[in-house]
Amino acid sequence: MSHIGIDAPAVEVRALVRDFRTRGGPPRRALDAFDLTVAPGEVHGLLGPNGAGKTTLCKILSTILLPTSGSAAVHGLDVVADAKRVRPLLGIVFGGERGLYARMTAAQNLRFWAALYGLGRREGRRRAAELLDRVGLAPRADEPVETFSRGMKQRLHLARGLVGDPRVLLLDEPTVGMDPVSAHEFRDLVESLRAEGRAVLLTTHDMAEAEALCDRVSFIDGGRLLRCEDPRVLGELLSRHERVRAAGVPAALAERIAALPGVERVRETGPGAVLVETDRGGAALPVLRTLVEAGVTDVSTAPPTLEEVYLHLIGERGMAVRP
Ligand SMILES: Nc1ncnc2c1ncn2[C@@H]1O[C@H](COP(=O)(O)OP(=O)(O)OP(=O)(O)O)[C@@H](O)[C@H]1O
Repeated sequence: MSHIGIDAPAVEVRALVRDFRTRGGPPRRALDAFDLTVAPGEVHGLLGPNGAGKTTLCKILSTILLPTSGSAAVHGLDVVADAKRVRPLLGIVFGGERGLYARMTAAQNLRFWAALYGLGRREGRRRAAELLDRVGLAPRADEPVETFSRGMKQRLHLARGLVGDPRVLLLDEPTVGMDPVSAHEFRDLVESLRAEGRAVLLTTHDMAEAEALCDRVSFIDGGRLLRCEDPRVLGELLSRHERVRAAGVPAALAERIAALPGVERVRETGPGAVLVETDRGGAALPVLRTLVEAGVTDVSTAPPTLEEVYLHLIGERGMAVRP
């Protein structure tokens, strides 16, 4: 039995740097002096635009990529020096088709993985059945994976990640492509993992998902930690920067909208079509009212994108946006 640090954080990353060589140019820094601590039983969101460094971090934690400098540990075990003892503590769930055998049934896939984890035949069968039940796939256990929907494959990925009974789960975009019902069920599953004291590190572009699931969220950009926050901050950001789209808006009305309190700017996106950006919670409501009272019916609201929220976060910190 390995002496894992039960009292140690589930994940502890200190001053982590990872450079990649680029042809001819200077090395590309994918992670830059990155710090992160995740407690057992914590669901931690890694939020960031494309290329922020999320996958690089997950790869270093899963011992498949070496850091350039700095350290990363799982339950007190260093991912480089103790890689062999770190691996059984981890469950890694990357979405998509990778890692599943399409022609094999769900149960066969899991039994195969159970065998790789050294479980005997009978124990492997028991574990596969238990996990299929847990992720709601028991009724489809004996059907080939190629007949599964994307959401079902994602759930099977999670079951696979749980075969080794890991203490820490790394989930990369786990609900991409899932319908809302499956995504909701998936969130319940993550809740139950937390209740069992497992730590979950979840990468996502989806701010609403991060808000619903996570105990804390780290905003990453250009390999650096911008902020580590309570997820309620996400809800505030989403409502503070809500947007209103409208069509058939005369220029004079657009000017009136621009003068309303909390309206950051009004952009013309086509003839008579506008996108109104707000920077104060509740500011979308008077915009909607003004539009509707003026007889505009083609109106909708939308949350800001992750990229827009990032621009605001970076602006607040006075940081430069990296290329
Ligand atoms: N093998 C590699 N060689 C060179 N550069 C790399 C390599 N892997 C990653 N990078 C670079 O490191 C940076 C971080 O990439 P990473 O894949 O970690 O981002 P990410 O946050 O996971 O993005 P996404 O949301 O698109 O998956 C990017 O600039 C990327 O181009």
